[in-house]
Amino acid sequence: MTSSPPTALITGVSGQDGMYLARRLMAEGWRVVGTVRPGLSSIARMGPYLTGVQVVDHDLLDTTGFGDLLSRFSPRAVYNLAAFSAVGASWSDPELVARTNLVAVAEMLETLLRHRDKNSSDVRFFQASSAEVFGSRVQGALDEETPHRPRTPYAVAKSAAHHLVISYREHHDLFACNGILFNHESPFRGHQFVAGRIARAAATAACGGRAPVALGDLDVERDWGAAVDHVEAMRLSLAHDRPGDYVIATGTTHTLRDMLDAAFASVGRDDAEDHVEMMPHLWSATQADSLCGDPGRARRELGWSATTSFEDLIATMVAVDVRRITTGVAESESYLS
Ligand SMILES: C[C@H]1O[C@H](OP(=O)(O)OP(=O)(O)OC[C@H]2O[C@@H](n3cnc4c(=O)[nH]c(N)nc43)[C@H](O)[C@@H]2O)[C@@H](O)[C@@H](O)C1=O
Repeated sequence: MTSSPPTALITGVSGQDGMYLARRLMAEGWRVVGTVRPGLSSIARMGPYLTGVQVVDHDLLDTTGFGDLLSRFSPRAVYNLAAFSAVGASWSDPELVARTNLVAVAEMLETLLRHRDKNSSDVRFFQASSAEVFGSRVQGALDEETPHRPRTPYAVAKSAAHHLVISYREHHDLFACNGILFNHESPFRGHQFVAGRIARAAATAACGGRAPVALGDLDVERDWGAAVDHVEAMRLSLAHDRPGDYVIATGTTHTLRDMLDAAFASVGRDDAEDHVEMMPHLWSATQADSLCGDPGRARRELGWSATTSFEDLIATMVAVDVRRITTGVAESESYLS
């Protein structure tokens, strides 16, 4: 008799991380159920990459819906990747950000607890925390013990959710982990994020066009990794024998200027800055100048480290955008390789 595969529930499966994680888990023999906010356009875009995933409509703000998903699918692992993810835009609706990125997490944790008590079944929980919790004016490599100093509605909500996860782990013995995710990108990153916009500008230039990218500050430094690497750390967090919090980062930083240069160099050009329109108002002083992670604990305890170089990551993003432009095909499974 063959036993049925364990089920993983991924909230926000139509994002880049949800998609890569779903594919990774399925390759490991998991059945994957992924939630998508009703009406969200990214599901149409990401559909070609989600073959095999059971996609269900679910709004994080629907408080009873999460319990229904637990009863219906009996997942062994829940990865909470759904969020209001744009840091700067979080100023536009702080209440929605707090409800999505904090209150929904509180409700999930409480529901998991009730589910455990009722069914005597433990469900492991991964929370996508963020490097933004460290706030501005931080120095050196940041690790799991670095104090939080959040300074945007996004970061405040993520920081509070992060501490709630620790509270439920310590107080209720829930197997709950935070992945403190530093910036991570892929060819499937939305164009509201800087790397996606830079890749598009370089690809357009390579194809003979011109689409200047508007940027607020070229000196800002981030620890940019690849989404495909970072989701592996998420998987390993819940596969470990005890729950914990992990910085998921490469340990090195680059500036936006480095990213521009790498993107244009990957298509043989050295005129990156001619394709930039400086718009200082796009830069907010409440965001950090520099964020660098120390992934030492993930390396020691999970055996994880990032494997994709910054240059390869950016070159791949540009190459996929060149293929999108030259073929006219927006999404194709072939873009995964
Ligand atoms: C870890 C974190 O990572 C992501 O948030 P993000 O870092 O804001 O995303 P991004 O790639 O758009 O910005 C990178 C950096 O570039 C700065 N920057 C300069 N000039 C402009 C500019 O003109 N526009 C934008 N958008 N950013 C700019 C910006 O302020 C930031 O310092 C999300 O996944 C988020 O969910 C998350 O948790």
